[in-house]
Amino acid sequence: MDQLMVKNIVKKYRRTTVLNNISFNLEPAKIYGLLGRNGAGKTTLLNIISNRIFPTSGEVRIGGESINDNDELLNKIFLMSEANLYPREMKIAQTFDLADVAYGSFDYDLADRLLTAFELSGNAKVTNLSTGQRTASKLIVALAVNAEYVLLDEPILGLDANHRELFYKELVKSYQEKPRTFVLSTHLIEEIQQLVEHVLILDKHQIIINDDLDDLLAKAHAISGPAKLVDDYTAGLKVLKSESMGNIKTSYVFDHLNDERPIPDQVKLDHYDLQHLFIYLTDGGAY
Ligand SMILES: Nc1ncnc2c1ncn2[C@@H]1O[C@H](COP(=O)(O)OP(=O)(O)OP(=O)(O)O)[C@@H](O)[C@H]1O
Repeated sequence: MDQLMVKNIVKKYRRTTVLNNISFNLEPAKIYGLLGRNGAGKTTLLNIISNRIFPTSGEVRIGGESINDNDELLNKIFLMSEANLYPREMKIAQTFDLADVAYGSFDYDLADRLLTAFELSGNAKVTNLSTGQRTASKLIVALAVNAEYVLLDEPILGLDANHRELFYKELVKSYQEKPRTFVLSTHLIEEIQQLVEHVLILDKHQIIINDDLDDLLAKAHAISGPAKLVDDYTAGLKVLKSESMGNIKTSYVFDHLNDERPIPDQVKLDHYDLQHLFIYLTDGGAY
């Protein structure tokens, strides 16, 4: 499997720049989280990677070759999105056949098992499904399709908690059985923290974070205690946000701690999670 390279992508709508010179790579067999606030450009980016829309400039490559007009390469990329691309009368089972025709080797056994697990019938028409059921039917295609890069735009839209758990479990199982690259773009950050290995954050038209989750979390420290001691301890470190209650201050650091600096007894050290890191990084441009 080859690496997918997003190179210098710019997307403008008239005079508005939505993506401003975006570059990153997607490695084979990795699960990515693509995060960004409403309107950050996630859907636009995923549409460009899957060739549904064209960038103003820049290109997407696999193994060094542009995907533009290259059916062989485009067949390695599947996008599950909110957009309903199927004709009105289409049944769920027929969407499986479409994926089989387009990508080959559709995993019908897995799809059948997932239909039962999500309590759906292959004979149901896609247009008659509820929001959550429609998402589930699309997820089944996304997990059973034969593609090396599976892009999931809002994959849990409308799914109830039970079906979200089911999806997470099945995603991991499917990934373990057949490692390939998944990109999950979602606002449910707490829930996908357990799944993703690598995080991309889009903010202000650019990628501001492109790191392994473990490396990010290793830098996310909440330091609290008497204000003066906290300030002394965090001096020189990157502090994304601080909160004070009376004389007690908490500073949210995004940095490696200086091991040589002793931690005063009254100062408490904690970690904070990906959702909070995302909020602090994208709230007012502290980064
Ligand atoms: N066809 C279009 N014409 C003009 N502007 C557009 C078009 N499509 C998207 N935009 C704008 O581009 C920006 C990014 O939209 P996009 O849908 O990619 O964001 P997103 O990160 O997926 O947002 P959300 O999390 O709310 O779904 C928005 O400001 C949107 O209004």
